[in-house]
Amino acid sequence: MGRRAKNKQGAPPSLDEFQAKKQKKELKRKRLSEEDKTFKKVKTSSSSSSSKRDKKQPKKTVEDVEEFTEDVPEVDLKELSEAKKSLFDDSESGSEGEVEVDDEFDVENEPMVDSDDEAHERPMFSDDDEDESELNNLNAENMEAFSRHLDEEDELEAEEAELELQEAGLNQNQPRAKVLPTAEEEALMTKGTQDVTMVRTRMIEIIKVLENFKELAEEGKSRAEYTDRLLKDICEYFGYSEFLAEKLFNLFTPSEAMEFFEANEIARPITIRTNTLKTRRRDLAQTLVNRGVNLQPIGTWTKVGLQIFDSQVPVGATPEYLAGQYILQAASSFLPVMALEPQENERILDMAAAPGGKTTYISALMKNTGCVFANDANKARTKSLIANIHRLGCKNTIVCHYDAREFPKVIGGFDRVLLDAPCSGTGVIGKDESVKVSRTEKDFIQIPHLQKQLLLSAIDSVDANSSTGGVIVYSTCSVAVDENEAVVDYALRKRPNVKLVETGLQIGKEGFTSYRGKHFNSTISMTRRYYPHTYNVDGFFVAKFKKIAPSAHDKSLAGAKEKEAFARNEAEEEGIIHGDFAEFEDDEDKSFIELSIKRNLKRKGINPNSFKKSSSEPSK
Ligand SMILES: C[S@@+](CC[C@H](N)C(=O)[O-])C[C@H]1O[C@@H](n2cnc3c(N)ncnc32)[C@H](O)[C@@H]1O
Repeated sequence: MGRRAKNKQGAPPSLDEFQAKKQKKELKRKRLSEEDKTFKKVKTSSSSSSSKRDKKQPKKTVEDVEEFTEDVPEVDLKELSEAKKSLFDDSESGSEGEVEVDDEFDVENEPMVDSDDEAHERPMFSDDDEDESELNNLNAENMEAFSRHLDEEDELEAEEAELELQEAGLNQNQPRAKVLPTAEEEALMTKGTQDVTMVRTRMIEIIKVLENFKELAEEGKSRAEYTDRLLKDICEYFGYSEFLAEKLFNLFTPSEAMEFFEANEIARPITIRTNTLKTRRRDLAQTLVNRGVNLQPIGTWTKVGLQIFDSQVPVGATPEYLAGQYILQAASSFLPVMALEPQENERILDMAAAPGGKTTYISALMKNTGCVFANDANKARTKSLIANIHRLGCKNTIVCHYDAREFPKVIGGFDRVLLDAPCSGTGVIGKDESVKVSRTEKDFIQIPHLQKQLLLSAIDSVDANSSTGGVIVYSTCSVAVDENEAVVDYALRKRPNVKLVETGLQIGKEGFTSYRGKHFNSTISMTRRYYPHTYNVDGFFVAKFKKIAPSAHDKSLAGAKEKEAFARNEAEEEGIIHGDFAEFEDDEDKSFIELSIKRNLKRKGINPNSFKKSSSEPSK
């Protein structure tokens, strides 16, 4: 079924509570509709057209916007503009009018970001629902009324929550509710489509039971029965494959899992990063506000990020965008670069760089000094990388397209390396719903297999004696443990010459040191996890390493194919992968694989010739 929930969910109601809540909601709607009239009056007075008409209107010029505002005498535009400006008066920026670009580079005080891959190609706003069309109508004049309206809604929600709490207290002595469907009901459910509201209510009921099993579970029913039903409902309601639903569910407590799944139904806010090579955030914000863009700083953790609520112009095509004053970039994508802490005049490698959101940020933090090697294995993707580098005026970058496992054979001795690894994308389901059904068990073997090889290459490409750096940052936009903690743990085992260090990021949850019976290196608590439901950013993972000594591998001339063959062999030995594993230019691989299998057998004292055909030969 797969549903895009409009709102985050509140306290879980019982079936009775649900009915009562419905009635209350009706009441609330009535009350709010009265207030809506007032709000809508403001909307219509500022714009006599409907939201749909607004969309069809030609782009407004600054003059148009000014003319438009004359209809709303209550709002003092100058005052409003001052107020907006003050939002960007970073206290650290010194006195008014001073050019203090340095402050923009204070990475200590900035938090996150993610891949801006194609973000600008997505429609900014949809008129699918009423809320969004209200947002589309939002402008400088009616914002105050809208915000008052939201406050009132919040108040009502709070009252309602209080009422629910009281009711829950009263209901404490009620008999345990039969939440799980009977066998007959199950049979009926498999035949026809289910009522989504019922499914949702049941999920909430089951979560309640799972979180207070002793008190609330029906006699004779096991925890597994409840969990199984809940997972089926999650698949039904949100549209996940059973495999992925369970994988993601296992990361959280049941109620947090629900929050996670709900948050994936909502797109994250549109965010931009100021390119400090060309402008200051305050100036950019003012220019965009003048163009009719409603925005505000993302949070205290970044001095370069802006969140866009609504715009009368396409933010991916303003003169400032074309001039490279900003880039559309997800907030979580700032994080790995902030953790990397690039310094001026360093040599830095961005191993998987396209389309360049992080490369261009690195370049900006280095103030166009030193050198950034921006690599991506996919030649086609280097086009967008080059385009962004040019648009943003980065002059210290070199673009190349190697399989990053070729490093350090290609070139090594970097001060810092960023590996923003290719991943399953389980952190960006809000952006790409297809992940819900497309990811299979095999992906969570193959992708980490590649990530591990890439991370070893990243480590081997860093100069342990760098006077300023010796740093490696590993990041993914996945929340899966296999692609994050397990990869980091593997690298710590294979390269004892690196250690994990604090990321320096102000936000983020600690990485797992153990997960479902697996124990990882205890320092993995220094890695950071990000979820859409906790920080309203894409799901992300960041780990920061410091190389403390060189190793024999640093001078290794092994390229991608040798590494793949070795890793494949190693993984087969450990039983992690089998003969039907990924196809990696099989013909060319064959000789390497056979050679390494033979070597391996010899090492074990087995005569390789006694094996006619290896079971590990890759499938065609
Ligand atoms: C998460 S994206 C990188 C996003 C980029 N860092 C940014 O901020 O714009 C991962 C990239 O890894 C590249 N990639 C996949 N396998 C690779 C490999 N073996 N070596 C280098 N790059 C690879 C993909 O082409 C993709 O562009």
